[in-house]
Amino acid sequence: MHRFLFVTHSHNKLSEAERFLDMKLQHYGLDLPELQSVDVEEVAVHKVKYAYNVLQRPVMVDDTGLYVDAWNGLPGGLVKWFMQRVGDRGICDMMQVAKERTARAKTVVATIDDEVNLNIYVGTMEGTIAPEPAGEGGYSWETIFIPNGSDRTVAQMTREEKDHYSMRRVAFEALIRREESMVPSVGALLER
Ligand SMILES: O=P(O)(O)OP(=O)(O)OP(=O)(O)OC[C@H]1O[C@@H](n2cnc3c(O)ncnc32)[C@H](O)[C@@H]1O
Repeated sequence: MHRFLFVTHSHNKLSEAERFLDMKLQHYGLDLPELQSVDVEEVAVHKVKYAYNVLQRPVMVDDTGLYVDAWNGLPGGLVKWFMQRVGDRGICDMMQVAKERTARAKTVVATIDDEVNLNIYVGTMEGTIAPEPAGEGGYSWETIFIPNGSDRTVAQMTREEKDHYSMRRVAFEALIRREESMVPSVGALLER
């Protein structure tokens, strides 16, 4: 994972990624023209290709969205605009007429390595939209998302609880598995 430059402006993403990968990451706040799409896979692939073209070195990006089933997956990758325009309380108000409250948060981590291979790693967190915002200091939609298995919003959780449910943790664990399967361990090298 050391080989990837993590391209993000988000301190929250960086500190979570470093925790989940258990290492310090090189990072860079490049201004990435973000494709406006519901589909976070599409946005992440667009971002990582752009970052690679500009920086010409192995790069990694994270794109995250919130998918509400009653709205056929909206806002997905457009959640930033929903939060800016209607906010957490506005989303709860709009959900009052919804027949189902189920939703999922999805993180897509995309990498391009030095052989220009592109890979994506997906993590999801299933849950429901809360009847009203709850929790202090939550970031973005964390005040209105209740993960399955909990009765509290992400914003009401301790860091340890949040990490337990985190869609970002699942995505980075998939990256770790892939990297470990590619790099022979020191033990394996000594056996040759
Ligand atoms: O520089 P980049 O990495 O692109 O940072 P960003 O903040 O623009 O990242 P996204 O487009 O992926 O984020 C879309 C929205 O989702 C929010 N978001 C991202 N990760 C989140 C998380 O773990 N919990 C809650 N909200 C999150 C974020 O605040 C944005 O409003």
